[in-house]
Amino acid sequence: MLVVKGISKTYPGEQFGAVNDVSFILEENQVLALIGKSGSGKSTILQMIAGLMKPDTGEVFFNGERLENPEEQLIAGHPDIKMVFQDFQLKPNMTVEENVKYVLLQFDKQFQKERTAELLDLCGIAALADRKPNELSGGQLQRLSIASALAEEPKLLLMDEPFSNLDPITKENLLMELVDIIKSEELSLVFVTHDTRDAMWIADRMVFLSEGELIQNDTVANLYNSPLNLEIAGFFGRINDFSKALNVESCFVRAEYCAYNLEGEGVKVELKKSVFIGDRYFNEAIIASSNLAIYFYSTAPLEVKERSIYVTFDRDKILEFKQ
Ligand SMILES: Nc1ncnc2c1ncn2[C@@H]1O[C@H](COP(=O)(O)OP(=O)(O)OP(=O)(O)O)[C@@H](O)[C@H]1O
Repeated sequence: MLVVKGISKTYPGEQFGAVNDVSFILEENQVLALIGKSGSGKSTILQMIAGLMKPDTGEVFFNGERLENPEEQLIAGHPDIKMVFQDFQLKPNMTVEENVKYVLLQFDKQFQKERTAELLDLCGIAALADRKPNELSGGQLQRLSIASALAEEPKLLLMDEPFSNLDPITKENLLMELVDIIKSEELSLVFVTHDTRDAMWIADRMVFLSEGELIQNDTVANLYNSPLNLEIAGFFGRINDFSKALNVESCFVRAEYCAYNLEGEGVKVELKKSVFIGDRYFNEAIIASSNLAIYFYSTAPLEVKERSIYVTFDRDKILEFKQ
């Protein structure tokens, strides 16, 4: 459905490309997360898919049609692709209802009314229909932006960091609602994030970028279980490096697969911190023999003065990097 083929972009005056020869495919009704650290090229890719920016090389196809460049058409992008903007791009003097209706002006009045009511309901803002955007919270504004973007029944929705300014509860609710919206509207979604936890909620696939290059494109589970390199592994949580302590070439294990004991089994560590994080304690220590930091969880708090703490790990969970 969406085919991104070898797109590259170097901003004027820049020495290095922001995006370098990136290709991927998105199937119908799939959700894809573009992930990577700040400056890795995520937003630039999204802009090129939205038709807002012309790739220097490469092309984007949607349902077999090549996306035209901004200079080749009056209205940017493909009519079936809609971007949910970070700054919302709403009409400040219009109510919530009018903002959605405004997108539907070319349709007859009855359709405008029905579709608007359906979307406000779907996005959980029907009770706010008469409010102006400045009377809404961040999460409600985000919902209104989604409703506006959905008005014209797009097939592909694009979102740039849609959850970054929301508190954890609002974010979780919106993520769950988004799953329902995607299903009921039979949508595909490409969204940008630097938070793998957001992506894990809704993404079928993740495309991991580093310095403008696509490093790994796989399912969420495969990126977590078989990351190609340490940078990708580290996006999902703390990674412990046992290589030096065990005198082996490579032995990296996620903190969640490490356990402690006081009986002298495993690698000896010196505890630095034991922090309550709700369901368990997060512990930071130093491996005595390698002087490297190590992280692990416990169900009870550990005492920093406890001298003999040892850490073991599940051997099946050693990460094998291919890069
Ligand atoms: N208008 C611009 N002019 C010059 N360089 C730019 C411009 N926009 C982005 N860049 C550069 O291009 C690279 C990729 O930027 P981009 O915004 O696509 O990254 P990103 O992964 O979305 O980052 P973030 O997570 O911080 O939003 C960065 O090095 C950035 O500094």
